[in-house]
Amino acid sequence: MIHVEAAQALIRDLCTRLPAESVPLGRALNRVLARDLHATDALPPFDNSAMDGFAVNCAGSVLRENAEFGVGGEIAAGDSARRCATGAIEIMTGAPMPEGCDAVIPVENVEITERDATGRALRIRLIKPACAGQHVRRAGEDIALGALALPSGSWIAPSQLMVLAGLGLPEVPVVRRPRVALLCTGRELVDDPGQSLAFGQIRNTNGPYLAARMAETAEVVCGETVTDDTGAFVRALDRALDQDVDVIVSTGAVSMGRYDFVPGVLRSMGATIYFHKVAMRPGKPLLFARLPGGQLYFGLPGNPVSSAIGLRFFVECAFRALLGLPAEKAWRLSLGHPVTKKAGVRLHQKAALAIRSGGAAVVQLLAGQESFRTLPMAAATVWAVLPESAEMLVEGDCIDVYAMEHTQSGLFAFDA
Ligand SMILES: Nc1nc2c(c(=O)[nH]1)N[C@H]1C(S)=C(S)[C@@H](COP(=O)(O)OP(=O)(O)OC[C@H]3O[C@@H](n4cnc5c(N)ncnc54)[C@H](O)[C@@H]3O)O[C@H]1N2
Ligand code: MOO
Repeated sequence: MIHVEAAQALIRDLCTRLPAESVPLGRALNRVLARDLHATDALPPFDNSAMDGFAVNCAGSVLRENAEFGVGGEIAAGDSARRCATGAIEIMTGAPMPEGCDAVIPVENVEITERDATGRALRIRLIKPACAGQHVRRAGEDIALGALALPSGSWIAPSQLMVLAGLGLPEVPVVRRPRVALLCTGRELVDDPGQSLAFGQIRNTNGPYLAARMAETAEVVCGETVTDDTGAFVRALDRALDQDVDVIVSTGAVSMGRYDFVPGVLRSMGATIYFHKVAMRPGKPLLFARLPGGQLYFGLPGNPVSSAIGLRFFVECAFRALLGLPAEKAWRLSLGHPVTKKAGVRLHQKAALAIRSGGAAVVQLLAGQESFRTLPMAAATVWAVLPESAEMLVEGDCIDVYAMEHTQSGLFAFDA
């Protein structure tokens, strides 16, 4: 039986990065940048004020308290550059620094000693000293012209979108998303939430979960629920292949039962089955294959938590490699309580992180670890890995932990 790390390495080896394509900025969310992006403009594009107040000239030095200036007009964000003739000019946050000024004095740090009939300041006195450069945002101080703004391989979350928007890119070069088909097998499955269940039927919980999770990273181009019938399954597979998919994910029918037809069908299609069973629980009966056309096939076990683990640790491993994202590294975090388990079996457990009052993050395994139990999934924030060799773990022992979403794996930086 293959071990988890060996299975993941094998999957990565079979994946090459998908080609790049261009998308408008508005569609770049949750995509992976396909090349380094350098700033073609400085950000900010011009020196500007960080405060509402008065722009003055400190001549590179310091202005004393009580210094007085005449105020020659005003400049607001969106105005073009101006010259300051009188010594001070009223300025708003974001307005370009007037020529001849090198500092901004916030309005609350001046006394307005003279106003015109409309109340505009004509003369001011400083009630605090000021120094050159204060409250001025220099051109390029955020991103210098030509600087690397985002490296190739960046996952584009809303924060990266903020940077991309600032760079003024109409089109963003991204890696094409993997095209995926999702097939849920089982004649007991009911998709329609309005349909009442006949005896023996259950609701399809894997389909919505897997589709929702995959949609963040991949293009789920078709999803079908198929009865336990080889012919129906083969026809569904053919329909998926017609959609030009890169990856096929199925749930159920991969174990030892009489209706577990997935391995047989794949063999009859000429697929190469790389492994069928991984040394872990839940999720052991997972199958990984490649079809003659090059499409990757993941046969996830039917139990809901087993299918979630199969997605998280194997399908997403392939997605990351197809997108050119690096292999994930586990977080090492302390257990918040002792655990006993059977030696010789690696467990992937539903868990939650807690921050102790002293500030330390700890991992707490949730009650209800059986793979049919879906309710603890709603409370789980991470997957905790209990190593194969361990029998007794004590509070404070470090274990491998993975975020529920692979896109969160960069949350912590690792010490060198
Ligand atoms: N003799 C053995 N039996 C089983 C073994 C074994 O090693 N020897 N392994 C068990 C484990 S572990 C798992 S996991 C399951 C995997 O079985 P299959 O992948 O063949 O899946 P099914 O038999 O089709 O279904 C298992 C279970 O999950 C329910 N299911 C299936 N699809 C869905 C869905 N879309 N939504 C909700 N629930 C689903 C299904 O009704 C079954 O209860 O095999 C064990 N048996
Ligand atoms: O491992 Mo099954 O995948 O335990 O439920």
